[in-house]
Parts: sequence; C-alpha cells; structure tokens
Amino acid sequence: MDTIFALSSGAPPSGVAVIRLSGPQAGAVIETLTGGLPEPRVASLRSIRDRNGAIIDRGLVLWFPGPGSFTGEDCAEIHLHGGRAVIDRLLSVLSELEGLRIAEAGEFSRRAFANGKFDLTGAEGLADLIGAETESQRVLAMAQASGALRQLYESWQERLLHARAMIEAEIDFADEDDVPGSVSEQVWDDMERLAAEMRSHMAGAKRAAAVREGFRIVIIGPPNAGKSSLLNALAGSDVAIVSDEPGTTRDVLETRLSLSGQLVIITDTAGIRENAGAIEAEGIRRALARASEADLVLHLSETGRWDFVGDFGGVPVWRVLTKSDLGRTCREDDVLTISSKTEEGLKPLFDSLEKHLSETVGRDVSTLPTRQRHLDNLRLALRDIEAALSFRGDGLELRAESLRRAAFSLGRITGQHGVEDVLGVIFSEFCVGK
Ligand SMILES: Nc1nc2c(c(=O)[nH]1)N(C=O)[C@@H](CNc1ccc(C(=O)N[C@@H](CCC(=O)O)C(=O)O)cc1)CN2
Ligand SMILES: Nc1nc2c(ncn2[C@@H]2O[C@H](COP(=O)(O)OP(=O)(O)OP(=O)(O)O)[C@@H](O)[C@H]2O)c(=O)[nH]1
Ligand SMILES: [Mg+2]
Repeated sequence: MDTIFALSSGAPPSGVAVIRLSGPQAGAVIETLTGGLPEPRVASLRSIRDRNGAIIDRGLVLWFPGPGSFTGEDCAEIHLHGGRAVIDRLLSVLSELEGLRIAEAGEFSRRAFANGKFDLTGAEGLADLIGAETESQRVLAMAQASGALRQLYESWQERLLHARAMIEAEIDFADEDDVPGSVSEQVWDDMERLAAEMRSHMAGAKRAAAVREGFRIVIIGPPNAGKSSLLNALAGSDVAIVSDEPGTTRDVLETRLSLSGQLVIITDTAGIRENAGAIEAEGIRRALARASEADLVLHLSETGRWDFVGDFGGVPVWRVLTKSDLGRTCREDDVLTISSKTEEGLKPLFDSLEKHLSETVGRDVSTLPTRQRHLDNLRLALRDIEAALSFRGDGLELRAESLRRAAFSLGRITGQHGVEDVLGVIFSEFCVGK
C-alpha cells in the first residue's frame, strides 16, 4: 500500500498550509523530517528538515496512528507557512521518499470508506460539505456526512430483515410450538408503512435538488417589461444590460444569490413577442425552455396585461406589474407590483420569495435523497416491496425473496451489500430448538 500525501488546505498562498499523509510510511516520514514522532493527536512545534538537514520551515506536526485516524491508516499532518515555495519544497522532498506518492482526488476519503470509517452516503455528504456555498447546503451535507441517510436506510434494512425472518420462521418452523402460526401476517402492515415512508422520502428529491443545485427562478415577459432591471435589482449589481430598446436581452443570463441561506438561481431571458427576427426568436425559444424547467416563473408586464403566457408544465407563475413609479396600477390581487427604479415593492417580493422557499424547500432539510443513485435504488427497493405486498396469500418464499432484493438495493446505497444472518434474527426472537 502506497503512502499518499497532498496539500489539504486551499490554494496558496495562505496563512497556514496543511499537508496530510496517510499510509504505512506516515510515521517514518515524520521521524525522517522532524527527528521523531510527537505524542499522538497533539500538535507539536518542530523544525521540518530536508535530507541534508536544511530547515524547510518550522511548523506544527500531528501524528494520528491507525486505526483511530480519519482514514483508518497511520496518518500525519504537517502545518507549515502557506507560501508557494515552502509548500513546493516540502511536496518535492516528500515525493522523493520511497513508497510515497501524491494522492489522487478523494483518495483519503476512499481509504476511509474502505476502512469502514463511513458509508457511501457519508462520503457523499463530505463531498457536499466541502462544496457547500449556502447555509441550507451546509445543513443538508452535514446531516448526510454525520450518517443521517445511513441510519435511515439501515433502519429500513433492519425492518426488511425482520420481516423476512418472520416469514422464514413461518415457512421453516410452522409446525413447532415455539413459533406462533401465521406470524408473517404481522409483517405486512409494517411493510405497507415502510413503502409509504419510502414514497414520501423519495418525494423529497426535488427539495434536495433545490438545495444542492439551487432554486431556479426564471423571469419572462414582453420586451422592455423591465426583466433585466429586476434581475439587476435582485442581484444588487448591474449583471444585465438595460436599455429602452425593446429586444435588448437576447440570450439567457443567470445570477446566483443566497436568499435566507438557500441558493437561488435567477435567470433573465429575451423579451417574448411575435414576429421576432431569427436571433431574437432563438432567444425566445430558450426563454420558454428555461421557464418550463424552472421552480418558479416571474411573468413581468408593464401594461397590466399578461399575454403570451404558457402553462409551463405545472411550474408556478407569479404575475408582476413593473414600473409602478409610472403610476399604472392593477386591481387584481394576485399581482405583485414593483419598481426596480424606486425599489418600491422589492421588499414584499423578497418576502414572498422567502416564504415560498420555506414552504416548498422547507426548513428541515436533514434527510433527503441527494443523488440519482439513491433514487434509482430506492425505486428498485420500493418496487420489490410492492411486489411482495401484492403476492397476497400464496408464495411466501417469493415474497420473502422480493424483500431480500429490496434490502439488497438499500445496501447498495450505503455501499455494504452485507450478507444478512436471517437465522440469527429468528433465534433472537423465538426460542426455536430450546
Ligand atoms: N487538521 C485537520 N482538521 C480537520 C480534519 C483533518 O483531517 N485535519 N478533518 C478531516 O476531514 C475534519 C475533522 N474530521 C476528522 C474526522 C475523524 C478524525 C479521526 O481521527 N477519527 C478517528 C478518531 C476519532 C476520535 O478521536 O473520536 C476515528 O474515526 O477513528 C479526524 C478528523 C475537519 N478538520
Ligand atoms: N420608470 C421605470 N423604468 C424602468 C423600470 N424598470 C425598467 N425600466 C426601464 O425600462 C426599460 C427596459 O428595461 P429592461 O430592464 O432592459 O427591460 P427588459 O424586459 O429586460 O427588456 P428586453 O431585454 O428588451 O426584453 C429601460 O429603459 C429601463 O430603464 C422601473 O421600475 N421604472
Ligand atoms: Mg432584458
């Protein structure tokens, strides 16, 4: 097994740089560079020297003997000054040592997973935590990194295992007095409940996507309605070109912002009108396509007429009357009235957006399926549970087999296909053979 090393802190220069090592040589490397091993898990100030004894830097050294380390292997860290030349010198000294090589992306975490430090969903959570840009992304990632999904899926696996144990008991030991007859009937109620829980968990995928990839708001409306002006007002900077010439915006333009800790992606689009030229028509086509993929459409109008509305496949559409400073009003009560010029109505718009976000994405974003592979396997598992439920009456072996497959699919999400000990569960629940 190679000993791997990498710069674990951010791009230099930085105040301090952390170089991390993992593998069988980690301890020997620290001895070579610093003249000995410090007390485990305690930061110690040392001179770090190259092979000729020349000091590279003075820094903090940490020694984490395996298996009680992040990767489960012997690990060490060297905290140096974060200058480019300091880091480069240490990295080149390390790469010249026997058995050492620079780590591949994610390799520390891969080794930690291989050593059972966390499951696959935990590894995904760590990746999300490092990528998190908003508070809600952090909360979701932190929960997943801490094992929220693992616990959920493992609790479902246990219920499936128990159900199978009950069924196996009925099949194998029905004639013995210790096992009540038709005990498996009790499990189908729980399997119905489990299927319902799985369906509702899977329905959270859209919320997870809104948290991880951003809640998508698309601004549409006729030319000159003030779409780009609103984008700029929401972004707080001149992202889009604004002019009194209709047809100014021809392409889609995105800006990302954080609204109550939630990533929101706002898209400005080309003004929608009939008889547009070829370039504008393509812009309009893109505008409508974006709107149909949105989580929310803001349909702007300066006249109080909202023509050209499509139904964007169930995407909610809010009507917004613009340029309120010009004096036009609208009687309809489900219309928001704004002026990007005087900023009138922008605060209520923000408030409505925040309220909508908390209602649709929600505040509790701790346990959501965050990956397509979660959904794919959940779908397979649910299909098998539904199949087991629908066999009704006959075919106990078949029904048990469907539940086994469902548990297997869940095990693929956490990355442990585990061979379950069905008999062990039976013996722990009944006194068979006593
Ligand atoms: N300097 C430094 N800071 C860091 C990390 C690191 O590796 N180095 N981390 C890196 O991600 C995070 C902390 N995560 C860590 C997770 C587990 C262990 C660890 O040694 N686990 C052992 C023992 C745990 C214990 O003592 O309770 C284990 O799991 O067996 C270390 C760091 C964030 N901050
Ligand atoms: N008085 C007033 N003028 C506004 C307001 N919002 C935008 N305008 C003006 O309306 C004109 C069109 O604004 P844009 O934001 O470029 O409109 P648009 O909908 O993006 O237009 P296209 O990109 O051409 O489709 C510009 O001259 C803006 O200055 C407003 O709230 N009040
Ligand atoms: Mg525009």
